[in-house]
Order: sequence, then C-alpha cells, then structure tokens
Amino acid sequence: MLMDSQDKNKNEWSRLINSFGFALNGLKNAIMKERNLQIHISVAVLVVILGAFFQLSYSDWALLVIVIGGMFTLELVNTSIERLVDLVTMEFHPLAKLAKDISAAAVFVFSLTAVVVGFLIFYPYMLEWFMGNF
Ligand SMILES: Nc1ncnc2c1ncn2[C@@H]1O[C@H](COP(=O)(O)OP(=O)(O)OP(=O)(O)O)[C@@H](O)[C@H]1O
Repeated sequence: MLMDSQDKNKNEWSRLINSFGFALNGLKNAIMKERNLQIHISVAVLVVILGAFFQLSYSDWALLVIVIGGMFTLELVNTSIERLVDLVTMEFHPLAKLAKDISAAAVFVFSLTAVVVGFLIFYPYMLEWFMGNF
C-alpha cells in the first residue's frame, strides 16, 4: 500500500518533469524559428535596460513584468495557432485565413496595449530626467 502511493508520487513527479521538458522544447523551437518572438525579446531586453537606468519602482517593475510576460505568452499562443492551422490545411481556406488573422490581431492589440502601458510607466521618469538634466 505504502509502495503504491510512493510509486504514484514518483509517477506524478516524472510527469511534471516531462511536461516542463515539453514546454521548454516548445519555447526553444518558437524562439529559434519565430522572427516576431526574437524581435519581442530584443525589445524586452531594451525596455529592461531602460527600466534599470531610470530605477523604476517595485510596482512599475511588476507592471512591466506582466506586460512583457503577457506579450511573450500571446506570441507563443499565436505561433501555436499558426502551426495548428498549417497542420489542418496547407490549402487556401477562408477559415484558416481568419484563424491566423484573428490570432495575429490578438498579438497586435496586446502590442498596442504594451506600448501605452510602457509610455505611462516611463513618461514620469523621462520627464524627471529631462528636468534634472536640461
Ligand atoms: N491555409 C491558409 N488559407 C488562407 N490564408 C492563409 C493560409 N495560411 C496563411 N494564410 C494567410 O497568410 C498570412 C500569412 O501566413 P503565414 O502562414 O506566413 O503566417 P504568418 O502570420 O506570417 O506567420 P509566420 O510567418 O510567423 O509563420 C496569414 O496571416 C493569413 O492571412
């Protein structure tokens, strides 16, 4: 009985470790193949450097982390939808077009949101910096 529950626990752990492995594999594949994701990573790095330069507050960092994480997540979901559509059909199909276009629209809407949030976060710091330096 004790052995059974130990085996079950071990099984649960190995399933958990396996699913991390699958997720990392998906992440690696998307980063290596998706140009948009590479652009987002470069922009995120620049934004983090800018954040360090302006010494953002904890709450502003938290907002930035949510926006950057959300952007990556959405881009990964978009990539996954593109792959799924390609798996279903390589022929031209109006529904395939709609699925890809709407998925791309979701990324676009969040990108605009991220730009606005970024502006709202950085504007006061930039203003203060300009006031102090000019
Ligand atoms: N099977 C299809 N049927 C109809 N339209 C399609 C189909 N596949 C792609 N499209 C259209 O062509 C556009 C570009 O397709 P593509 O597969 O190159 O996707 P993408 O958004 O450029 O993604 P990526 O280049 O990152 O793989 C889509 O947004 C969609 O409008």
